[in-house]
Amino acid sequence: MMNEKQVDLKQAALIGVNWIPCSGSNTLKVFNPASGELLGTVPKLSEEQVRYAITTAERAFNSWRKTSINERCAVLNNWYQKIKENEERLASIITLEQGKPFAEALGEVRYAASYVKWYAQPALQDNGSAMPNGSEGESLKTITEPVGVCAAITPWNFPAAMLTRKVAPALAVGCSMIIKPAPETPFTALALSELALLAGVPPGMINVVTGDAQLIGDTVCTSKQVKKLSFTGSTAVGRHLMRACASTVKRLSLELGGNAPFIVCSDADIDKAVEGAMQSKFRNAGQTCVCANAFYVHDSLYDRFASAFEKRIKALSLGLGGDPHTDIGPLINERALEKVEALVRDAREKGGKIVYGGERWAESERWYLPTLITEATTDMRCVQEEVFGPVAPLVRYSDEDSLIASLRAQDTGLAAYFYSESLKRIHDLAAELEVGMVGVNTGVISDPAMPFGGVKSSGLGREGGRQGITEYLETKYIKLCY
Ligand SMILES: NC(=O)c1ccc[n+]([C@@H]2O[C@H](COP(=O)([O-])OP(=O)(O)OC[C@H]3O[C@@H](n4cnc5c(N)ncnc54)[C@H](O)[C@@H]3O)[C@@H](O)[C@H]2O)c1
Ligand SMILES: O=C[C@H](O)CS(=O)(=O)O
Repeated sequence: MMNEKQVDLKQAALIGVNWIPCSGSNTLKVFNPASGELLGTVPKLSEEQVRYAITTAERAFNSWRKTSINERCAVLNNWYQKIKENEERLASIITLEQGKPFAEALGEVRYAASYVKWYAQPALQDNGSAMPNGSEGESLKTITEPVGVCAAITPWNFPAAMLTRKVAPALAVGCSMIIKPAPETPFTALALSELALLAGVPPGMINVVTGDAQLIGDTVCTSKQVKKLSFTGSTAVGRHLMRACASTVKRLSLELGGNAPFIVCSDADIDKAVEGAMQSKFRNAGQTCVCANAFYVHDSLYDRFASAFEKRIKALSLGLGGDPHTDIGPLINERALEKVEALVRDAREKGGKIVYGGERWAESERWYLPTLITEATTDMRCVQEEVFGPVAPLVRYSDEDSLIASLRAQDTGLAAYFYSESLKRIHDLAAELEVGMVGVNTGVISDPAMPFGGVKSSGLGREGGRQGITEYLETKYIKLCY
């Protein structure tokens, strides 16, 4: 892993080919979540500068949209190569500004690159259709056209993957992008965008605007020049942005909060279930939208599962991202730590047994110990709310039908996981769970070739797969009479 001097953090915003430096104190400070040290600053752009970025993106779109699919895919392939060539540097930036272990950061960079590679396939594009048997003298057909100037607002937990998952399909079909990265992790977005320019992405096709989230959000949401917004983040902010986009009736992709149940059925393979539970719960210290949130374990297996799970949790190693033995990094900030503490305190007050963890790490208050709570109940906040931290509440259940009914009543619907060796149960549960994505006998589901997204309050639209590209296309029907 490289240190901040070796990675040369780009401390500027990007509009067109111009890097906008910080000026005076009008800056956002970026901190290393593991040490609290200042990593660098990025500028707080004015509304005028954000509007200039929109106009720059519109100008670039008007020429890029005329390129051929093959030309656009060739540039995306170049970008993919540049990302691969710089993967260690990019992963170092992620670990420095987000805190995840370097091995996980490297995995994220490769996952991010896989979206660029996936959308660099010309055959993936949907180019419309023709009605083969129109009436005499008539031809009916559809064509697809790029939506136009798009905006992307991304979260801190996957600063690389959440960017390429939006930008790659947009560029592939001809759309230009204005990206607002999370204030906690702007340097990853800036580094990826610099590589895009080097790969031949025309200036103005990718712009990175940094600064006040509300100002940038309101500016892009109310701009008629911006035709689509893609947002990944909390449901609360997603709802706000949805309202803000109403006046211009924008296309929307919303990847919002989750609360993924992890169900261990009575016929589950316990060893597989514990392995999947570890993979799903503790990835990025529990700070992913598809982390298993609460565990629902059938009464007959509860004690065996809890004991095996506890053993694995106790073996997790906390430390700095640069240490190859580190499994769990720091949480992103004090607000996140205080939220996790409040949820664990609530569980304790409601009778939960804190079998392991339940407090900050003695070595550093920026880490939260991986925590196992048994005898958890559905009235606890850590079961009802998205924890976004390394806390695993175990709920005991005996009746599957009432469990599924209670889960279907939840507002969220992003991901769900269950372990069973019965084909009938697998078929039935996968159909009954009201979510966008289901993991069966696995705790890891994300794949660039498949549509990622949720239902209900977990969002709108899909990213990745074939569907991810239609989010950036409009369909035009043409009836020709001759
Ligand atoms: N469904 C998914 O794919 C997915 C992925 C990552 C995170 N999330 C969810 O996001 C949450 C954690 O991430 P977070 O704390 O970064 O979320 P957040 O919603 O606070 O921030 C996400 C992004 O929105 C920006 N933002 C915040 N307020 C804004 C406003 N008023 N106008 C414009 N932009 C604004 C932030 O600066 C950031 O860039 C969790 O709920 C998690 O589940 C969902
Ligand atoms: O946190 C949200 C991300 O979308 C999770 S994943 O990296 O796509 O699995």
